[in-house]
Order: sequence, then structure tokens, then C-alpha cells
Amino acid sequence: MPPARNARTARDRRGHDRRPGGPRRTGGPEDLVRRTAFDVIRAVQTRDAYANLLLPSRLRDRDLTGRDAALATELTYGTLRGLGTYDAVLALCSDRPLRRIDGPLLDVLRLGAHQLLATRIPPHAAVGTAVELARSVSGPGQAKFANAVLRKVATRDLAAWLEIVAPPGDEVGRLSVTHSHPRWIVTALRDALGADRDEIEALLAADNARPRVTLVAKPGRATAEELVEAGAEPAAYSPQAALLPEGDPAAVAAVRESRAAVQDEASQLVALALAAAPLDGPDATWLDLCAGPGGKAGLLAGLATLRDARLVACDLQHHRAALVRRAVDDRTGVAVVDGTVPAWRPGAFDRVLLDAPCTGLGALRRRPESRWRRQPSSVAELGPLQRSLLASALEAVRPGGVVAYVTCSPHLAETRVVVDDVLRRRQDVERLDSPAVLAEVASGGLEGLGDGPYAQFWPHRHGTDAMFLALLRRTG
Ligand SMILES: C[S@@+](CC[C@H](N)C(=O)[O-])C[C@H]1O[C@@H](n2cnc3c(N)ncnc32)[C@H](O)[C@@H]1O
Repeated sequence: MPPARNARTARDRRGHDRRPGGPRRTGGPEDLVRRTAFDVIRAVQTRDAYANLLLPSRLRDRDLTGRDAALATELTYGTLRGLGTYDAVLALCSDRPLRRIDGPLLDVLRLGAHQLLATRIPPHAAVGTAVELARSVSGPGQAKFANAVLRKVATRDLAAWLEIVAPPGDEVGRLSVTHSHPRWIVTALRDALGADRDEIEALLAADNARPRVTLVAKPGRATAEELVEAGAEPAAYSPQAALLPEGDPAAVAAVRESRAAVQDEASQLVALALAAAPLDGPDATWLDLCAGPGGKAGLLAGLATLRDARLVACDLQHHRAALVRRAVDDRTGVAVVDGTVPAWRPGAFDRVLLDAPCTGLGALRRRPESRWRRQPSSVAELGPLQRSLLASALEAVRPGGVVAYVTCSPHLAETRVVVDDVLRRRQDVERLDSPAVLAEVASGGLEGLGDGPYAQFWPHRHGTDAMFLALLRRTG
């Protein structure tokens, strides 16, 4: 990023060095809010940062709380999600092609376009603050350019721009621009919806909505009722879940004490379904093959302890295994293991969770940048690993035991195609009715998961991530 003009090295009121190009409070807290959003957006673009990890630390460093923090979050997430739409509009408003605009300046324009087209910020404030930001990051000449472009953007509202930029006669193109998803993801999601493909518009819109923060009460250590008494709201389906209204999860005592955690409801339900799936014979040893960072392991560990069973939780990566250790109780064994190279005898486990590494296309609501970072090649690259891990999970479970194959992606090439491929080569596995098992463990009437035997959650139907579940029982 070029250094800011006239910026002086100084120390802010918390004693941090303020370097040239760093945030200034001179324009008031609003400027710091936009500057923070801009810095996070730049870090996402230039050094593959994750907005959901970087933003909280930037807010803390800059003492942004309450409404300022909420606005910085909205501007960061909204701009990153809406990039596809905003670039289509900006391309019509700029007299140079977007690829000839410097990265920092283009991000200022995107931030300005988001404020103009998707917030209630008055246009003069949106344009004025963006022009100031452009001056700070790119100099006065570029500020004039930003002013001209954003004034053109401000001449129409979003609906009017979409009439112009969404290509008629090209349905995937229209959906892609209107809902700011890459074309290949629109196609993949439509394929995964199958017979319900006319729901695609609702699904894409749900991907752009901010998800509620869902908490899980770890079995035996906390209850959903306790979370509700602490100010959360009852959730729709998981008996262990509660929804947090605005605010910091750490304000809830059970979360601070690691007896509860943040976890999407579908993630809770697939773990509960594995624990409830019908099984022949003993039920004493459970395996979580890809456990990091430990969300589902935390839930399974509680259930295992209540049943006097023992969970072993593994991950390939040391730092992810370390996170698992913090999420589980002392009875759980945690190990750094390559799940494709078993460190146990065949048939050692009664229940096995394989929450496979995947593209995460089911969690686009939470990771605003991931839709632009993933490529169709990411799906192809993960396929062999997903197959190898599933084969290994099926070897780890004893005859009569159950494997749950789970992905946080509805992409067919990561879900049913993987399971069908692996099962085609063996005669000793039966598919259980996953929607039926899920409906049994859910507290509300859980429908819309598909006709079975596999189950697919959807953000627009269930308000959850698009999690996939296949419950598989070894027969021999
Ligand atoms: C989808 S995440 C699991 C999420 C976790 N179950 C949870 O609920 O928090 C997939 C995990 O698989 C791990 N992984 C990737 N390849 C692996 C392998 N060969 N063996 C074991 N773990 C692997 C990754 O490090 C990552 O932590």
C-alpha cells in the first residue's frame, strides 16, 4: 500500500506506533471505521487474510466498539461479499477498465459502492469519505477520479443498476451478478439443489445475509436452557443450541468457561446424528478423524462421556490438534495423525466421524471472501483426499459400526459423488436414512433435507450452513 500523503509517524492514545498510511483519528471515528474496513479488505486481497479472524483484532487495536465496531464489520463483510456486483457497476462508471485501476484505489471504490448501493449512509457522506480515503491511499489526482466514479454510481439505486448490469438471456450470468457469486458456484449450487433448482435465488440471497451467532451447550457441561437464561434465544432444531442476540459470545459465562461454544446448528445436528445412529454391538470407542479446530469433537466428547464411551480426536496439523485439546474434556485422547495412514488396527472404533476437508461452499455466509478465493480446481484437488479419508474411516470402524461422512459443502463432487465412488468398490457398507436419524435427534420438525439416504442442509431452508451428511454402517 503506498504511504499516505502528509502522514506523520505518531503514537496514538494507546501508545501504538501510527505509521504513515496507518489510521488517523483526525476525521473523527467515522474515518477510522472506514479505514479499518479498508485495511481488512486490503489484507484479504493482498495477503490472503481471513476477514473473520483479522477484523476482531483490528477493532480491538483501534478501540472501536459498539456502533463503530458494528459499522466497520458491516462495511468489511458487505463489501467483500458484494464485490461481484459492485465491480460490474464500477466497470460502467469508470472511464478506465477496472484492471488498470490500482488495487488500493479499486478497494476504496468498492467500499464506496457498497455504502451507496447497500446501506442507508447518505450519498454525500459515502462519496465524501471515500474520496478522502482515496486521497489518503492514492493521492489527490486519484481522489478526483474516485469522486467522478462514485458520483456516477450514486445516480441510481441497486435495483436500477441491476437492470443494466445483469445480462438478460443468460440466467447464470444474471444470478452471478445480481447475487455476487462466481458463475461456477452458481452452477454448482443449482446442480446440488437438483429438482429444487428454482430455489437458487433464495439460496444465493441467504448466502449474502449475516448469519445469527449460534451457541452449542456441550452435553453434560451446559444446557441450552442455561444459555437461554443467560440471554440467548431458543434455537429451531438442535436440542443443544441457542441463538445469541447482538453481542460478544464471551459475555456468556458458559462460553468463557468452555462449557459452551459458537457452533452452527447443522454442525451440531450431524454430530448428534452420528451419536444416535443405530448400531449393532458395543458402543464404547469413537473416532473423530479430522477434528481440528474441535467444534464437533467438543460436542461428541460430552456425549461420549455421558455414555461412558471414549473419543479419540485427530488432526493432521499440530496447531489444529492443539485447538481440539482446548475444546474437549480430559477423557478425550487427542493426537496428530494423518487420517489416510491409520495409527490403529482395522475395526478399532464403534463410531467414526469424518468431517472431511472441503471447499466450505456451504459456509459462504460466514466467510465473505471465500467465494472469490476458491476455484473449480479446489474441488478437483480435494477429491482424492476425501476419497482416501473415507476409505480409511470405513476401515477404522468395526462391522456393525457407523461412519458419518460430513462436508460443509453441498457441491455434488464433494458429497454424494465421493460417497458413491467409495461404496461402489465395496459390498460391506449400507447407507442409513440420514434425514430420518436427523429428524429423530432434532427438537423441532426438521424437514427439507432431501429424500435420503443422504441429508443436505440449506441456509435458505434451515437458517444453517449447507452441511452434508451420509451415515454409513459396516455390514461385514
Ligand atoms: C472441515 S475441517 C474439520 C472441522 C472440525 N470437525 C470441527 O467441527 O471443528 C477438516 C480438518 O481436516 C484436517 N485434515 C486435512 N487432511 C487431513 C488428514 N490427512 N488427516 C487428518 N486430518 C486432516 C484439517 O487440518 C482440518 O482441520
